[in-house]
Amino acid sequence: MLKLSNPDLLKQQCLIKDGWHDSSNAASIDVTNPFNGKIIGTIPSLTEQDIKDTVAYSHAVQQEWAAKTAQERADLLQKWADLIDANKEDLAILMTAEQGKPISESRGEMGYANSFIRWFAEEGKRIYGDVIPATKAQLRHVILKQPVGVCAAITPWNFPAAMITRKAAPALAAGCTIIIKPATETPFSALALGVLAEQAGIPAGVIQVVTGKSSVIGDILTGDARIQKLSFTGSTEVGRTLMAQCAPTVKKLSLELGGNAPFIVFDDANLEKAAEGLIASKFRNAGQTCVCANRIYVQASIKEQFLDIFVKKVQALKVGNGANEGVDIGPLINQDALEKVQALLQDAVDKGAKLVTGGDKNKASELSFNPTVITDISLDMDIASEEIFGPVATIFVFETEEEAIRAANDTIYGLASYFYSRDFARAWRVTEGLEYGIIGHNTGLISTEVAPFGGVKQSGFGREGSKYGIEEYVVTKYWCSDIS
Ligand SMILES: NC(=O)C1=CN([C@@H]2O[C@H](COP(=O)(O)OP(=O)(O)OC[C@H]3O[C@@H](n4cnc5c(N)ncnc54)[C@H](O)[C@@H]3O)[C@@H](O)[C@H]2O)C=CC1
Ligand SMILES: O=C(O)[C@H](O)CS(=O)(=O)O
Repeated sequence: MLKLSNPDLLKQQCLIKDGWHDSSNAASIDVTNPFNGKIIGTIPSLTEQDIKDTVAYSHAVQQEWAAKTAQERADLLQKWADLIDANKEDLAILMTAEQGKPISESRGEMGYANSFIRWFAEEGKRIYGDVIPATKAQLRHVILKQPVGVCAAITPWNFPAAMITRKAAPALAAGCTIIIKPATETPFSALALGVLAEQAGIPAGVIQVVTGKSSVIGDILTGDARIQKLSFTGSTEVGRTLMAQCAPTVKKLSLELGGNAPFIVFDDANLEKAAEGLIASKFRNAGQTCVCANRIYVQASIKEQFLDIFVKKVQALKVGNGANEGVDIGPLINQDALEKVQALLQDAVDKGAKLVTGGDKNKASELSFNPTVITDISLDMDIASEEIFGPVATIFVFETEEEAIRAANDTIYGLASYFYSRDFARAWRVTEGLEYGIIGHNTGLISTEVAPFGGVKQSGFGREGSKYGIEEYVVTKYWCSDIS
């Protein structure tokens, strides 16, 4: 059993309708710790009717929530954030238990997750409209921003808290209600956030957290006309499915999908900094993030020098139980994830790639994998074009700046990209040339609540965080009035 200071945070029911409930048919799903395979607890497998009831409840309370002032909503959001801060260590322990990431990363994610709540508590007070100069003496043109209404969010397992608050915070701040479906692998972080939202005084029905069969829940949340908005973070494959399912009811959509980030090291880079940045980007969450460096391009003239620095840092990383202080890399989320990484590596080696370090499981646990570096990558290898979602650094070599930009853009994805160079004319050329929503220049860590997070091409659309993020949860109304 998990040792929590506040055991009430491990909730094995769903936050639906007026409070906490099991599935109406008592069906449940086990949730396991990916490091040791032990069952942490169970969650309800809600029935179709249970889910339909949550939609009705969300719809019934939304207008009352929207009628509160922005300050009243902000005060409740700030109380929620205060409670999250007060329970941060328990929430980190819970996250590491269900997701596997190192406890240091879980603590970091709780701070990151909470930053969205505090940010949007304030942004909700700045949802301004316009008064447009009259086109005729008797006409007045006024622009109002109003909440979009009832929202749904479907989130992935790799950031079990931040992906929840990055959607719930702007939704609530704008006056919307939200139904959240967390990943079945990592539901407890979302449910614990629900416990604290309830304690903060956020009224029943404003936030609901549902668990169960993904496709069953998805069918209802995408098909019900009372839901005006869906925000999804996850794979491009599932994003396409949900987008199609939302078409009949023409929902407003935000899609934060898969990535295939290039990481370019030019010959004028600070190689020590570039290696540090690559470690941070590539091995965060055991490489299971959509913004991880996925293809590493090193300019030919500095390849050997850079690899010497980088490989030494990779070999110093500690693989183990994320619950232990000092561990850098926890387990992969499940057996499928492990087998995908192994298959990509085997295909690459079979086609001529050179394994420099790692490439095998770590004895720490069944799902632990050693940080890996492979070189001599060719475009016929699956690893050259697929999102790895594991602790594997694939090294490509390039000669010219034009070649690097062309190669970096040769993908259906367009979420995050990175390059290291101290030449600022080059920085302008590369930044303008890369087809991505996010550019990291001389840094491997780009995520913050103050900047817009999102992609282009088949990494999706919409922006989360920043002053832009609130726009995903409002509609713009034009009032034309003849005052004669
Ligand atoms: N662009 C971004 O910000 C992010 C993208 N991702 C991408 O997500 C993938 C890894 O996360 P996963 O959780 O494995 O992705 P996934 O796409 O399989 O699942 C994401 C969520 O969708 C749900 N889901 C799956 N099929 C569904 C269906 N038919 N109807 C309704 N819901 C469904 C899952 O239960 C989960 O809650 C990677 O491709 C990664 O790049 C993950 C996090 C952030
Ligand atoms: O799920 C992810 O990969 C996150 O969106 C990346 S980040 O925002 O935590 O950097």
